[in-house]
Amino acid sequence: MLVNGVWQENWQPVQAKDEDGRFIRQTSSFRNWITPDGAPGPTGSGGFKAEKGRYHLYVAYICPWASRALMVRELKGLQDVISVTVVNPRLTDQGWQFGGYPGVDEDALNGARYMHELYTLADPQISGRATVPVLWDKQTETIVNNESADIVRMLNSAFAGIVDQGPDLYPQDLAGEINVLNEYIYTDLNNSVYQAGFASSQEAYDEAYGKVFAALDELESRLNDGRAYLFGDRLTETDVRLFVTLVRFDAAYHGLFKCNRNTLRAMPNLHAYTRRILALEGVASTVNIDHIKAGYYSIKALNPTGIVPVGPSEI
Ligand SMILES: N[C@@H](CCC(=O)N[C@@H](CS)C(=O)NCC(=O)O)C(=O)O
Repeated sequence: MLVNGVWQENWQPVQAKDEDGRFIRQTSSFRNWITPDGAPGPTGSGGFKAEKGRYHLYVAYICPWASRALMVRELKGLQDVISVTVVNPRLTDQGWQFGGYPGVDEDALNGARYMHELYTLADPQISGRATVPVLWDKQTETIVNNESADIVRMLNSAFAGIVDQGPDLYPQDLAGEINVLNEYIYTDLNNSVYQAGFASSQEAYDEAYGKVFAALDELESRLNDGRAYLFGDRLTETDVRLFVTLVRFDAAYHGLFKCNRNTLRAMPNLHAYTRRILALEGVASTVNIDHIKAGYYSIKALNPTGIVPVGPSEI
């Protein structure tokens, strides 16, 4: 991680934890919003007007948070509006690296070797982790936002005047329910799989494992009535946020994170739901199982040998 703009060599991909060994996720530090006219969004400051070609997304295919943003870029038809760089899936002792693995990019935009260099470009005195996703402004050469929940929401509406957009992922009439379900899915599933994987006490692991499978059971029965998506016929941002965890479940969380009561495949509604979303135009291009396995299984603290499992090959 960075401390006052300097990368710490003894960086470990072990995350912060509380006194009972529970994993704690850090908060994102850049929270500005792209808006149609450049006015400030719900957080941060203004000056980031929606313009074609001005913004760039840095992602890792391994990362569910980055994949949310990448998926929304596809669903909203923003491929020609926002450019993308994919980092190497294997975390190094310098954090995320550009190049050096099939299907990844060099940083053609800024010529950085590591993601942390972009953070210090944006703020030479920054302290914190150099996470993906990063939404970069080519014009002012800074990070607009590094919080995927914000990025998902701004990409849903900011570019409406520039491209003919896909589905409204945050319709006003569902906003309240979306916020509530987002929170539940984040706490009990998106983040709980990490809490299980990075737990450093049996108690913390048991607690996280319990939350993961209670949430999966709950969501499996929500889909019992045959609905296509969480809120019925309409795909929303909540589906995006759930999908990115489900699509990684059998390949990474079941094995490496010890979430092994059952696979996703054994939950017929959720499995069919995952495949339904995967089949939507553009979505499959945002899912790379090889990167997901290579990335998660490169976390030395959890898998010291670095051996990557062969299966599963299918979602
Ligand atoms: N709040 C962030 C979390 C992003 C995040 O945790 N990304 C992970 C990869 S999945 C990362 O970059 N980790 C590197 C690190 O923590 O140093 C978001 O949702 O955008």
